[in-house]
Amino acid sequence: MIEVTVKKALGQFNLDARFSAPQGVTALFGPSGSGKTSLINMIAGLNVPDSGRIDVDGTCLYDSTTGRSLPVRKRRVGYVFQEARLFPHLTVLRNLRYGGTHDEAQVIKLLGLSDLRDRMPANLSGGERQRVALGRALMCDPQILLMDEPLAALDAPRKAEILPYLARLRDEVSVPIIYVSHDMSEVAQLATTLVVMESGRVVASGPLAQVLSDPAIVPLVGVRSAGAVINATVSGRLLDDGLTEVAFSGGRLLLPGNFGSLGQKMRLRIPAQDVILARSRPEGISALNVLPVVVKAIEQGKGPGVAVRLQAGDDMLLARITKRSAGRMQLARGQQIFAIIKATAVGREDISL
Ligand SMILES: Nc1ncnc2c1ncn2[C@@H]1O[C@H](COP(=O)(O)OP(=O)(O)OP(=O)(O)O)[C@@H](O)[C@H]1O
Repeated sequence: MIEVTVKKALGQFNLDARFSAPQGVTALFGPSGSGKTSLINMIAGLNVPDSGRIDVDGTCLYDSTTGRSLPVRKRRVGYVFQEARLFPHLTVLRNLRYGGTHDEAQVIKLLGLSDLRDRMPANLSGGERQRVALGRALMCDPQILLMDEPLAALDAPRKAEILPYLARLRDEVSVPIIYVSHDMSEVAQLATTLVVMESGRVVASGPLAQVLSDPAIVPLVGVRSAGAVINATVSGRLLDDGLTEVAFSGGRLLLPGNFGSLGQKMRLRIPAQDVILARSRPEGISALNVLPVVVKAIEQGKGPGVAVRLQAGDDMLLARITKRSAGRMQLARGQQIFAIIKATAVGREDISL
């Protein structure tokens, strides 16, 4: 459990943030300059708050009321930055050991580093370098891992290569992770808890699926980043059509590509702007996925948009349509309607196996 309540004036900027998060990956999401790095630097001990309290798994790192502020080296923090910051004159193994020697064999296995052990950093790809930086952070036996946009400098294929390692870390190592990012597909693949920041404040926080299906989130994360996350299972294959069928509590969806194995569990992000709504079941349309849903909430934006929370089985979806369409459809809470999702709306970066 992580519990953070901090205040700090940084020049003209006021950080006044509070959140708590259980085990797993806590994503800090927000626009540039919203205070994400300042906040994790306070957890690391690199910045001292003006007031507040920081607890990680029962250890108090900072408490302004008692004057307690553990020095950086005693916080047992593993920090991974956007750039790997490896020592160029040391092999991968020596770079790893620079962090410490905790669970060396397990860390090397977990991050798939055994073939890279004797390589020099200059001969590694960007993704491999980040894996080594991650390994080095783990070898110091951290009580918490802080990652500040660790994938931001990588291109899409390199990102896709490293994300499964991060998911393994989340599932197999019991170290809480705070993960700063402004890429929602990355966050949707990894996070357990989502904390959204704006102008130094936490404007939304909670379990990922819950926060992302809240219609009020759309203006906070932006129309393009809004979209619900659901858990599904690979349930079939249409090989001739190059489609995969997945099942979730609200029905079945056909998605492009062949991914996963039958029965494999996955996480799926469905972008809100790609969900179309209909009062009756449409016929003769090209979209492959039509789901019966119930309108749970409607949130009017400041502009022409409306965000609609939909219940599909036990899961929640989010749709972003225009105010004009909502008016024409006479949308109301409790209504039974249909959500239409184009198969191609869900990209490979929205699927996490
Ligand atoms: N020591 C400081 N003195 C004055 N202002 C500061 C200081 N440190 C940070 N700031 C300001 O605080 C704000 C938040 O910065 P911070 O780096 O925490 O944001 P961020 O959300 O991590 O942004 P990015 O995504 O661009 O990294 C910025 O406006 C920054 O200029």
